Amino acid sequence: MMSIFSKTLSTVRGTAPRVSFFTPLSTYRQASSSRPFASKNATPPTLEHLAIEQRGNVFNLQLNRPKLLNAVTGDTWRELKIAFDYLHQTPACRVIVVTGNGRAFCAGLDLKSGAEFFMGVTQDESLDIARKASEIRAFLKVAQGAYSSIEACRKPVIAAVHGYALGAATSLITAADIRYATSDSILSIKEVDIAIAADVGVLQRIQKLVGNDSLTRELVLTARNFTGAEAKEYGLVSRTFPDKESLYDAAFLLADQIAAKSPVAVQGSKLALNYSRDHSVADSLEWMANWNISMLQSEDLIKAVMAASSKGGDPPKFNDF
Ligand SMILES: CC/C=C\C=C\CC(=O)SCCNC(=O)CCNC(=O)[C@H](O)C(C)(C)COP(=O)(O)OP(=O)(O)OC[C@H]1O[C@@H](n2cnc3c(N)ncnc32)[C@H](O)[C@@H]1OP(=O)(O)O
Repeated sequence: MMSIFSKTLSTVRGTAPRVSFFTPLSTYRQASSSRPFASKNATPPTLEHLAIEQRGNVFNLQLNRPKLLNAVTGDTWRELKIAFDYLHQTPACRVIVVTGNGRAFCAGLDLKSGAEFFMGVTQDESLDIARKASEIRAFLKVAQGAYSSIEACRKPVIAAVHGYALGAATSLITAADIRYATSDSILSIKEVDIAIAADVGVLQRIQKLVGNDSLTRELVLTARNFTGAEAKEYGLVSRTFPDKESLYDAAFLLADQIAAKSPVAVQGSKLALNYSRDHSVADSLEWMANWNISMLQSEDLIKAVMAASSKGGDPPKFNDF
């Protein structure tokens, strides 16, 4: 029987239909919509490990394997990329809140399916070392790509952590824009405990998020648990809450506040922060000028300036973007 991981890999590595880089002209002529690339025409994805719920302009993406504390498999990662790519191009979606269904945010890698995958590859006598390595690399790139799609998504992503956020879950939240947690939640950069140098994003992102290198190294090298309260002191989460209910109230209130702002300004700001984090000030200013030569011509600017200059009027309402 094929494991979940093998299924993911076979999809990634060749059983998926080949897509030509150049679509024949006849396809455009036969397209049912005259605007086949309009993002509002995107079809919602069918998901098994995740659930997406729309609340106005805020979308709740739930990790949804509660019986296994939302432990992640290759399929979860594949679905995360599909979900974030879809939300990225859905105009009605202005902010995403990521939560975990049940009593934990996420218990990290699904150890059973992870072990099945690695044993399956490493013990496959038909594969030489190069081919085993290639298969493991393909798997890692799927996992990394899932979290990179959170960062690449132009809609702000808020992670709301309760219960556990271990290993692969800590990597997930470091790709989010804003992190809230319950004070008693248990986090861990757990990979060293299962003899892995973490490879799906936490080591690459965490030092861009928090300035305490000594504590980062302590947490990575010992893999010890730390609470939401300690995560706040560390700087990994910005606010903590006594329980899941108050956490969710605050996360969705924050999401609503951001969703009411100009989506042109909000999404441009996220992309600019990401770009500036990884480039020089000079390059980032150049990027910003190029971005805003079009975005400053948006109707949002006129609406916002008019609202700001008319005292006591209604707050501006912006169209989806
Ligand atoms: C290439 C690799 C890429 C990424 C690698 C990432 C590495 C990591 O993510 S490291 C972290 C891995 N996770 C763990 O080590 C956590 C394992 N789980 C636990 O230690 C405990 O479950 C707990 C989180 C401390 C919670 O304990 P408890 O409250 O007692 O609940 P349980 O009864 O143990 O769990 C309920 C249910 O969920 C199943 N489960 C929990 N975690 C996982 C998991 N990580 N993988 C698979 N299944 C998990 C657990 O087996 C129970 O299922 P039952 O069917 O009821 O037995």
